[in-house]
Amino acid sequence: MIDSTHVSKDADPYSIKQSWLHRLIEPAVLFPSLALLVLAAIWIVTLSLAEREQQAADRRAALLAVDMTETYEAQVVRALREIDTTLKLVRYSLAERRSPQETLESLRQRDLLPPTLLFEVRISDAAGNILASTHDTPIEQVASLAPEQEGIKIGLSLPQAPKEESRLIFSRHLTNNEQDELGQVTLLVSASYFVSGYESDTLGNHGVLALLGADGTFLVRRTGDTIRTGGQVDRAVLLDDNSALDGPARVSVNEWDGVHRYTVARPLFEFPVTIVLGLSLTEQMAAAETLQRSYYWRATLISIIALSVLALLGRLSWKLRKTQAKVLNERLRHAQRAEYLAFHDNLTGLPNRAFFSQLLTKCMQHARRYDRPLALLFLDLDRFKTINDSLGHDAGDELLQEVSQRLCKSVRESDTVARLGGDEFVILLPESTETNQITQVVNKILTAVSAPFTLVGQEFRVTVSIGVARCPADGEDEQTLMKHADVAMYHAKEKGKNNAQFYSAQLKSDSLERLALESGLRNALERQEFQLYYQSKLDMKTGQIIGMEALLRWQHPELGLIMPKQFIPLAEENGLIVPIGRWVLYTACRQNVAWQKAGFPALSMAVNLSARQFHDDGLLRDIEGALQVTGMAPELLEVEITESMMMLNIPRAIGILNGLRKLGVHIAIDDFGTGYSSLSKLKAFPLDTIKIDGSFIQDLVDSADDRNLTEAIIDLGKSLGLTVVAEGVESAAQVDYLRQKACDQIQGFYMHEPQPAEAAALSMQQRLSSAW
Ligand SMILES: Nc1nc2c(ncn2[C@@H]2O[C@H](COP(=O)(O)O[C@H]3[C@@H](O)[C@H](n4cnc5c(=O)[nH]c(N)nc54)O[C@@H]3COP(=O)(O)O)[C@@H](O)[C@H]2O)c(=O)[nH]1
Repeated sequence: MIDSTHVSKDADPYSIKQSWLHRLIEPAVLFPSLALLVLAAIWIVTLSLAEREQQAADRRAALLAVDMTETYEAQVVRALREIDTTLKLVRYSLAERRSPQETLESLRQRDLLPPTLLFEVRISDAAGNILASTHDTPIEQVASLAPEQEGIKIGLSLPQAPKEESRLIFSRHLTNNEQDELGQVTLLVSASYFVSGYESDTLGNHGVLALLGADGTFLVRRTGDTIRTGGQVDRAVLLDDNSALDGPARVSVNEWDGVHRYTVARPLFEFPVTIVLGLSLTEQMAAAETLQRSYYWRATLISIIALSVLALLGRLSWKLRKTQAKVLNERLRHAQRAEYLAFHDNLTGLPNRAFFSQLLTKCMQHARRYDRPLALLFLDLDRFKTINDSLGHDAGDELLQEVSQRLCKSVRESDTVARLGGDEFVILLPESTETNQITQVVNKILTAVSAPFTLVGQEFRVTVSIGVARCPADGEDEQTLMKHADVAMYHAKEKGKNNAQFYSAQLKSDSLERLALESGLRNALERQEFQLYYQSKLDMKTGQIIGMEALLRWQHPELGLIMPKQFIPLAEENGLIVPIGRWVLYTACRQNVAWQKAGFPALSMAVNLSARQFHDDGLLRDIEGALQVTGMAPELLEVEITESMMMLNIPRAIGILNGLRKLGVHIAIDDFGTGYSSLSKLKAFPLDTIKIDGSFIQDLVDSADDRNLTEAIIDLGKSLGLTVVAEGVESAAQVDYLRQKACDQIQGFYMHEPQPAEAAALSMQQRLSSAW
């Protein structure tokens, strides 16, 4: 098998690529990868949008600061110019030699002074004493200007009283033509006037609008609603950091309050004042940050949705894969099951014929190539069909399962047990090829199988016949070896079953004969090749023939007369025994009636039943039919059955026997003493006769054991009220002994051998005229 996970160095690059692609579309890889990609895309876009937004906001704020500074600068310059113009006007008017008060009054009347509500104009002498004012100003000193100071001077007047506000002081020198100092003209205005243009909408609560004096003192500074005056900053540093003229404003930390602002500091060209404007970084960026946050929220939301969708898709795909895998697994299991069933026997789970055939072929090839012989055992259960018919198919199946287990336990793991079908098994022994090794295995199997079984609550025994063939000695191909093992098995059957036979060339010719018999048997009935021989049964007391036993013969057109032991087992195997047995019944009954009609006394007629016939459902019907058709008296008919037939399924056997009894037919136990049953068991059956097996009678004179057994059977049979018959009687000594033991009837070659009907009639004739 090729390991699909292994890729060799020389692997085809195309297949490597395919393999990777295949792995990539695995849900476990695909969906996490897609999730990562989607997340990465969402967050890259979000972060870049947020970044752009921040940069745009930054640029906007920086430009806005510059724009506003320019506006503010224009306002301040305009205001300062107006103030300076007023100062110059007052100074000019004084030059017309009017008194200071008249001058101011004259200017006010002509509306040439700024509104007194905001502005105060004063004229003072060189010593600083106020000479005139637009307001009712208390007499106070005005700080005199240094003589060297030229142009407008700007200063700060700090409040004298708590409720007073700071004011900015603008002043110019008053001089005569000789440039002597005469005094000064001063204009005072509330410091807040210069920051009244603070727009909260744009400057926010933390912006700054300020005028800075030439010495670095804040003339006025407004942040939100808070207006302050005074306070020193390093003007040079401020100008250096924030004197944006053309470019956008830069963010710096304002040293007076530590706030980060886009700050612009711009010194005025005409006046000793620097205007300062600042926009709070935090406030300017607030909108952008809000937008950024909304981006992040949206990205988070989209990420969650995307992840959920992917997770859902992943789950669906995983489920789909799982379902597909389940379907595939089921198909695989189904295919494996189908393959298993194709090569295994459904009932026992053992390898079947097809499997075994392949295995045997391979093993034989191997055996030939490496010169290692192997052995094949062919097994067939004895009397299985009878068991099946009498106990039912379920019990038969159970028996086969039990047998298969016993077989498996009897061999090594390296051996293979298979069921060919029915009650046929084969065993392959690849390692046991010596005769003694095979014999050991075979004995183990015979012992294991013959141990008692319990089926349908009843204990019984079954045996097996085994044929052994070896490769290469007995066959070099599968069919030959199997055929030869089969031949050997049949030989084992013929040898009395419950044994094993090794294949030999002699067996082959036997088996050919058997094959010929088997095929001939199928047509023997219709070709009327069967014939009944009759053997007499004599009454021990009178020496008269009291009955006949019908014994089947087959007059084969080529092979001549064939004895029942040669073909009855075959007929048992293939079921032909049922129609053959029916023919025997009808023929025997007809003969019995014919003899009576010919003037012979009414003799009993014994007919042998085979196991299969006994358990056949049509038995009673056949017997009844034979009696009716032939007109034979039922009490003259005696059926001979063996112990084993009864012991197989005792309740069923009793049922059949009772049926026979009802018909009025007599029942004899044949070959008694060879089975496993005890005499006491016979009580349960409705019997009439016991026939002591000929093997005990044969050695009666020499064997004390046989004598004891025969005596016991006679005594017990009598005690049960049964007629006791000794069969196989071949000598006068045996007759004498049996007479002594009061055996009821005898049968054997000593009196008569089985003969065709005419010869038997002759024997009867002779016997009738003589007795003991
Ligand atoms: N189901 C059927 N079985 C049948 C039928 N006909 C016969 N058989 C059974 O076949 C077995 C062999 O029978 P057969 O070869 O006919 O042998 C019988 C006798 O010839 C033989 N016998 C009788 N007397 C002697 C003797 O003194 N010595 C000796 N060596 N053999 C003798 O015994 C056979 C009869 O035995 P049994 O039936 O037990 O009375 C045999 O088992 C038959 O049952 C048939 O139609 N159907």
